[in-house]
Amino acid sequence: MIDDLFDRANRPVRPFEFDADVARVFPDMVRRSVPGYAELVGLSGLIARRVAGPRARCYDLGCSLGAVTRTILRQTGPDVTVIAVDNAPAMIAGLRTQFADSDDAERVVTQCADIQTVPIEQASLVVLNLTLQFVPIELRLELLQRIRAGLVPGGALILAEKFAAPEGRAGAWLTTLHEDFKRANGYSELAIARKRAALEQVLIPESLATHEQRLTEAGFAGAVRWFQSLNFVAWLAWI
Ligand SMILES: C[S@@+](CC[C@H](N)C(=O)[O-])C[C@H]1O[C@@H](n2cnc3c(N)ncnc32)[C@H](O)[C@@H]1O
Ligand SMILES: O=C(O)C(=O)C[C@]1(C(=O)O)C=C[C@@H](O)C=C1
Repeated sequence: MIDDLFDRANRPVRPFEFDADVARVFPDMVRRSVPGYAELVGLSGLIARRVAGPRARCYDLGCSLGAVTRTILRQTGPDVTVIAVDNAPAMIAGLRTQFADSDDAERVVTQCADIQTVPIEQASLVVLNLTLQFVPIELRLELLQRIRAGLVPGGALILAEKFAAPEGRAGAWLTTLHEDFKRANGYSELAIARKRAALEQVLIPESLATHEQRLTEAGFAGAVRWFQSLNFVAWLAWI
């Protein structure tokens, strides 16, 4: 389904929500909005392959329709399970439909729940792919601390985020090029502007330095930035 949600000029812009309308168009929306999304997801699968040994438990927090869940399943052994969590009922319903009749149905545990309270236990891998940015800033450290505490020795976190454009020309370049990416993918000026307004108080990006300091503060022993495309970035953090 084509994402044309922000093309309707007659509708007032309301804060962005992961509702049924968004769930319906989400694969198209995320592909046309996040530069390098397919690469980001695919490489996450290769990281899973490295860190998820026999009987490993992986968490996909803010799983949406399960793109990361699917890549983890594809890259790991048959006894590896994924706990896929999202608090948007339409997203979890879509994910359940997709996996219901698949060979992997028994490897996926779905939870329609808030990632801020869901227990994280014995995890080899936790993935926050474009999700922490929607958690209130003051709650982000606590979530990362809980994730860190829930990892087994050798376990890892994948954190992928839209990051705040730096001051000055560097930031202006990233913002402009991200909008050009959307234009090149067929979004109108109106749709770009309306989505920017809808996301304003909802997706709160932070600087690279803030994210890296928080990973240290949360108790991760180290982190490496392994992906960047324009203003989107991913780290692998270990304990
Ligand atoms: C941009 S999408 C994530 C995309 C997805 N990880 C992927 O790779 O395709 C963000 C998701 O996080 C979910 N989310 C945001 N805050 C959440 C929370 N506090 N608890 C659970 N899910 C949350 C949203 O419902 C949405 O589905
Ligand atoms: O920054 C934007 O304009 C985006 O569209 C980014 C973003 C994201 O990073 O989650 C926002 C909402 C949609 O879920 C898809 C992509």
